[in-house]
Amino acid sequence: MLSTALVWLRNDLRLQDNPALAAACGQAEHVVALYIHETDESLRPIGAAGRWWLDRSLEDMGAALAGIGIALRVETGSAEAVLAKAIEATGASALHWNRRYGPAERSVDAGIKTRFSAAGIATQSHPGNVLVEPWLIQTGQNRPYSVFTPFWKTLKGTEIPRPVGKPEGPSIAQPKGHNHTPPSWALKIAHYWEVGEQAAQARLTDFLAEVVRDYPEGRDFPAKTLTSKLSPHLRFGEISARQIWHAAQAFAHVHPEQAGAVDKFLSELAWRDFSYHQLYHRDDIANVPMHDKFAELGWRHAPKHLQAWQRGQTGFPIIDAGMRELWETGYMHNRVRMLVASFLSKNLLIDWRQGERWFWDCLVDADAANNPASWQWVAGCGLDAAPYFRIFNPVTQGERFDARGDYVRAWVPELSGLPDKFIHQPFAAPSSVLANAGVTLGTTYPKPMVDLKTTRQQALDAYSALGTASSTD
Ligand SMILES: Cc1cc2nc3c(=O)[nH]c(=O)nc-3n(C[C@H](O)[C@H](O)[C@H](O)COP(=O)(O)OP(=O)(O)OC[C@H]3O[C@@H](n4cnc5c(N)ncnc54)[C@H](O)[C@@H]3O)c2cc1C
Repeated sequence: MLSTALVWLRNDLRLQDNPALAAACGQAEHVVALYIHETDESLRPIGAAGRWWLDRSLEDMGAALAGIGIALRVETGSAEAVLAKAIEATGASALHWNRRYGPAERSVDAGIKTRFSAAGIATQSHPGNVLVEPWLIQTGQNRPYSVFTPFWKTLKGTEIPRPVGKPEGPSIAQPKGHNHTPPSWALKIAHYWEVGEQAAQARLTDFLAEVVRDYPEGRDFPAKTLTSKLSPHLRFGEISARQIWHAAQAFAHVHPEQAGAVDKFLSELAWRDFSYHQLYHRDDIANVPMHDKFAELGWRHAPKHLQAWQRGQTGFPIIDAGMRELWETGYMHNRVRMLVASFLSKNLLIDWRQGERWFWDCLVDADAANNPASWQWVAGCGLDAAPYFRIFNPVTQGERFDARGDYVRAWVPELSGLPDKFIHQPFAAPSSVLANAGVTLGTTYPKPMVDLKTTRQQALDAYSALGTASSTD
């Protein structure tokens, strides 16, 4: 009888550099791939935008797998129960997966490993989702890192495994799709993205060839397209971090004049590993502040303010532009993510977890490590104390990073007629300027929902009551 191996796909929807898939294909004569929409209660359900991406990505992966002779089954249920059925149905004697790092996911995986190993199934987990496994990188005192810069130094000195090759095989007919009808709101998001492994590779190639040279100076300007936009591809594992790492290193080797820019890009990629380091070593980073004292912070219950923030109706143009970009595209530029997160958690004093959940639902790159770790970092309760306490001013930040107002004009078109001088603060414009631009505050565009100076002081008071130091930007 042919030996059969089952590959349980999770955040790794690619053929290349997929160690679990490569091992299964190397060891068994027949391979079946399985994706499970897991219903285990301990696991965080995927957000709406992520679910849209996932369905498209599974279709792409199903076709790619069929091209090398592997059928992809997509099931829903508790992972353990679905796997048990699949093992019975296929007669598989081996089960492979690439690791995931959240405490709840690890607990599910450990239970499954114990159960199926005891039943004689060769159960093997593989490293495939980060540059370096989180337990392999530690301080001189054998502890997890809590500051990025030394983490990055150590990471850079660590050998990053080379990507493994794509398995080959004769193609088969693609099993019937799962007939998922995307929600109508997803149509707008679909307009902005190409999903799947080939699209991810093409994006990386284009980014290295045309953009990376301008990345260090350009990455902070939201109107420019000078970042890679690889984040949703990384989220679903359509490309691996180590593929990016090695491709970028090879590019720098051929273009030594761009080595500094590549290094900056890879240091940002390393922030992703740093987030996974936190996800692995901490309990429940989406809910528990990493600095204990923040549990005491007196967050405001302000549903109307929260809603205005979510809808991009705060009266602060760069905040509204960011929130509308998010709603429209499932993505937001990193600089603006920082600004909207600071505005919510500091100026509005609304619990960062509320913002994290909104992002979780709306981002196509909503990531179990990056999203909560970044929210905690901006709110001040995360790891790496630099900057320990910072309140971004949305007006001065807008003037600095969107000086001509291109980003605001793209997402807040009702302000597009304002001169650059007032594009980030329509509330400071003389009434004749507003009238010329067709803006009526409170009617065509909201008045500012809070006073920046007062709310900044309130945040400083609330935070300093916790005994934190303060600095501003
Ligand atoms: C409040 C907040 C929430 C965020 N939520 C997410 C999230 O859910 N998912 C997500 O992938 N990123 C998140 N980020 C980090 C960052 O904004 C995005 O990774 C980045 O904007 C993605 O765009 P890009 O792929 O063009 O990035 P590039 O600048 O091209 O960077 C390449 C890759 O490096 C990683 N990276 C870059 N910057 C960071 C960073 N600051 N922290 C961690 N990894 C980084 C990402 O994987 C990114 O795709 C968040 C940041 C903030 C401030």
